[in-house]
Amino acid sequence: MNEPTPIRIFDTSLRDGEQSPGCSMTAAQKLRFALALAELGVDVIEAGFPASSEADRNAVRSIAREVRGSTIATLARCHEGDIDACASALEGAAAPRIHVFISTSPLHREHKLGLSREQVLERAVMGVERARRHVDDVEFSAEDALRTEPDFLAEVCSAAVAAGATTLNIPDTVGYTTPSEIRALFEYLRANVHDAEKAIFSTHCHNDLGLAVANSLAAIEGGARQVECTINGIGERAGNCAMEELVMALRVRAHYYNASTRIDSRRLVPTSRLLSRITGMAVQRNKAVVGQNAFAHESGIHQHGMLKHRGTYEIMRPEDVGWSQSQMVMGRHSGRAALADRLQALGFNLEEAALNRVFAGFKALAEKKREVFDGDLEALVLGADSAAARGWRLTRLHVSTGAGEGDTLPTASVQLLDTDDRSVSEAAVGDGPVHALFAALARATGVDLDVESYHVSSVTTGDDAQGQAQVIARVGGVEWTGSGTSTDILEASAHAWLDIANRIVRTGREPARTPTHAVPAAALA
Ligand SMILES: CC(=O)SCCNC(=O)CCNC(=O)[C@H](O)C(C)(C)COP(=O)(O)OP(=O)(O)OC[C@H]1O[C@@H](n2cnc3c(N)ncnc32)[C@H](O)[C@@H]1OP(=O)(O)O
Ligand SMILES: CC(C)C(=O)C(=O)O
Repeated sequence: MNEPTPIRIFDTSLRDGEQSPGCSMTAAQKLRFALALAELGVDVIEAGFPASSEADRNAVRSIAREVRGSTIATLARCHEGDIDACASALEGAAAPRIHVFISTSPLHREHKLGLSREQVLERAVMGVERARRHVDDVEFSAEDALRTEPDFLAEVCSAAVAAGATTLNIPDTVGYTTPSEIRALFEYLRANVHDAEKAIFSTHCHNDLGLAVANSLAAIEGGARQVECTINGIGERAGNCAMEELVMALRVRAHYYNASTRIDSRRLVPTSRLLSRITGMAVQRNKAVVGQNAFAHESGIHQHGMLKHRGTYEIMRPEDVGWSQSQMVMGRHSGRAALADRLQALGFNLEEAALNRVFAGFKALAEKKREVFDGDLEALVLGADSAAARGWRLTRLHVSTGAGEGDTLPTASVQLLDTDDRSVSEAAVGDGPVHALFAALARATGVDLDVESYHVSSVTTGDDAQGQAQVIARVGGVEWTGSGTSTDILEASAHAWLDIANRIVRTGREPARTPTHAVPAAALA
């Protein structure tokens, strides 16, 4: 195979992505995300549209000054003021790019701009020339290119190259094209744009028909060497081409595309999460690569296959995109192989007859619960009523918190009963109320948990909604998930923490330190 063709990744999460309703970011958030994009290995970061607001100009300014390792681009209409605003905001950038655009399609020319073909062409040339007065790296975009007459598109692109454009972007602004059509258009433009070799061809696809990634890949086949995309596929309307999907398609199907990017794929999930946290826009569970279900398996036949060879149901390794591992979800569709494997990880090696008994109980429980957690499995094995299955129980909880000088330090005190009904009380301070609570529980039980993630969600509605807390901790290479439910989220959090601690103690994964304050409950009465 020849050397792979390098594909430039142009991320526009901070410009087109920010145009998604509800995705506006502050200047500080944009800078934080730009730094993450540079670390991810993005070639070009489109930082904003400086003419749109003072806030965006400030955001672009700080990104231009502080982010290194990626080209920083900004967008402008073919309008003197917009272009000059880009130049001023980009001052201090090590590698600045001005990106100018104008619509070329008949629909946009007539109804949006009220301009003839000749006038659009003149404006395009003016825009590129003015941008070139400021910087050497100028990108020209023909908005709504996929609904433009191909001969006129080639004419505008030729004029843009002659005026000094170094990148020619061919956007499918309304997500209208199909893979075979866009591939043919890129082939046509490469053959018909004058001095085409002086510029890099770029693709920018929207997802109105769910084809943005497929169309971007087809554009690469047609000769595009830059792909404009966003993390999580955010962007106008149905969004843009999702970077994580495109990058992994090129990686997984390397033999087919023979193309490579500079993206450090292990940073895809952390970057996706950072964007969700900043924008408050959650990623759908079944989203490819970065969705919670992307490497989760619930059905027995798949789990059985995965246990034999992960390649049976996974085309890429979760570790390669930033997940810690695949997830076997125990639910209504799971079979004996997955159950036996999970029980073994929890420290139970069951004979066939015992496994069959637990399996029957598991299936009955899974009919009632969407997901069967480790604690449920242990209760099935040990017998829900046995003291060993119950473990530590929370009897009292008090948490107080405050912030700043003069305020109370976040402090928690807890009282627990152990399996012999002896009472243990402990208190601790922490960085916040949950941290203090977990520290008090660790003292009381003698179990140190390395909490990897903590999440609270509402499971019912109304003022008295039940909150469900989920804690994920890793001990001895095994990931443990604990959950707890209560109308009080701190109590739910304590139950979730104890859910894991009890299981660790029961399975002897980590010897618990003997808590020092244990006294028989009767003595307190
Ligand atoms: C496909 C895309 O994603 S394009 C980028 C979309 N991004 C944005 O719109 C960024 C945010 N936009 C804004 O803040 C505002 O729209 C501004 C500041 C840019 C302009 O605001 P206003 O001056 O009030 O104009 P308004 O938004 O109402 O209309 C757009 C104007 O730009 C003109 N225009 C649109 N595209 C272009 C272009 N590429 N080149 C030159 N003029 C253009 C329109 O014809 C219209 O002109 P008119 O005011 O003379 O009728
Ligand atoms: C300005 C261009 C690149 C754009 O965002 C589009 O056409 O969708």
